[in-house]
Amino acid sequence: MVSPKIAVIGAGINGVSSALAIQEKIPNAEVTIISEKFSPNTTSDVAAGLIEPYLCDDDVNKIIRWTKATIHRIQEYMAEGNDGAEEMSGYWIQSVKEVPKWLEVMKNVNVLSEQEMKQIAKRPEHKFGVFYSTWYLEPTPYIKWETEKFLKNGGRIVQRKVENIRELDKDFDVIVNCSGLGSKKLVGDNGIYPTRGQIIKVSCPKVKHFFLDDQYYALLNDSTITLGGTKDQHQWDVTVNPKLAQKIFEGNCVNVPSLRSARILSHHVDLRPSRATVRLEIDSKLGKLVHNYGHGGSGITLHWGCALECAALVEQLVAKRAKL
Ligand SMILES: Cc1cc2nc3c(=O)[nH]c(=O)nc-3n(C[C@H](O)[C@H](O)[C@H](O)COP(=O)(O)OP(=O)(O)OC[C@H]3O[C@@H](n4cnc5c(N)ncnc54)[C@H](O)[C@@H]3O)c2cc1C
Ligand SMILES: NC(=O)CC(=O)C(=O)O
Repeated sequence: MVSPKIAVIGAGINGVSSALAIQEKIPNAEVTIISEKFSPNTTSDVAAGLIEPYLCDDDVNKIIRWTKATIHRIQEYMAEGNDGAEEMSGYWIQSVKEVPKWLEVMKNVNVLSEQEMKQIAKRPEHKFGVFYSTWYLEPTPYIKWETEKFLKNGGRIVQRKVENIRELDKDFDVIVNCSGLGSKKLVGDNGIYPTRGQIIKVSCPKVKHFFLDDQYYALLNDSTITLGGTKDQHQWDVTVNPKLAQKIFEGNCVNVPSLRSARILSHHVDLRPSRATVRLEIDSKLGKLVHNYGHGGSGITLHWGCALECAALVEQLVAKRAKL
């Protein structure tokens, strides 16, 4: 049987994961990743790697399904002894009492009592909190691990910007669009927009718990802590704003006083590919095109669940073409 030729546009976590999932689903497929940028120069590489839905308003049952698949994937990755992934515990503190449904995928979930809140709260607006365990997945080493598997499976990589999807028509049977924010131009999706995020990577080994509130976050990685919390919609500026950096640092020091002694390592800005929902579907107009983009602040969290479903959609198209 002739091997189906699949093009995956994009080499962020969703592009590489979708390409690998397609290889695993359709072993005789010839898969090519075509991308303008590669890790460590994608939005995915800037992510803190927290496994938790954030700035993603999609259907919560889909989010839970995708997140569960990612957590299972992380446990497989950790079982191999890879760096850059681990369980972490900490505090999710909010100004309003609301227990999100996605907490059901987390471990050791403990809604804080009034007494516990009195000890943990650092601001008057800290009214409600939950302690739980989740995971982190550092994107850059993970994407490297996935890329090595992809190439070992016979996958091909091409570095170039795709100006028009139709360019790929003659050489490929199915095209997968994992271009993130690039989809705005590539497929004319005006529903996708940037949510600018600025972060600081610091070293502060004595901080052992994450801490997230409505505005700020301090998230653990193997040897660094990522301090964040800006989320500016429709802002395209990716230059580091020193005043914002100061606000992020000071704001996190109020929440986690031990961070006062942190050593600042680097500053980063990138643009979350935000959309009302993740676009994971066969393009009804363009037939041979599958979309997997628009993951907002949750692309690491959702990636493997989305990649598996993307591969299933590609398999549907391949089967349909085989009948022609
Ligand atoms: C500061 C910050 C912190 C974050 N923290 C977290 C977190 O802790 N947890 C979490 O789950 N998520 C987090 N996110 C969100 C996460 O980073 C994104 O949702 C995720 O990276 C999106 O991945 P992607 O592969 O879809 O897109 P991208 O990583 O943006 O990759 C898109 C790829 O498509 C390529 N491309 C685009 N257009 C074209 C074209 N025309 N031709 C060829 N190639 C093209 C690009 O070169 C790139 O390789 C964070 C985001 C930011 C900004
Ligand atoms: N989940 C977070 O708090 C961080 C994040 O996902 C982002 O900044 O985006």
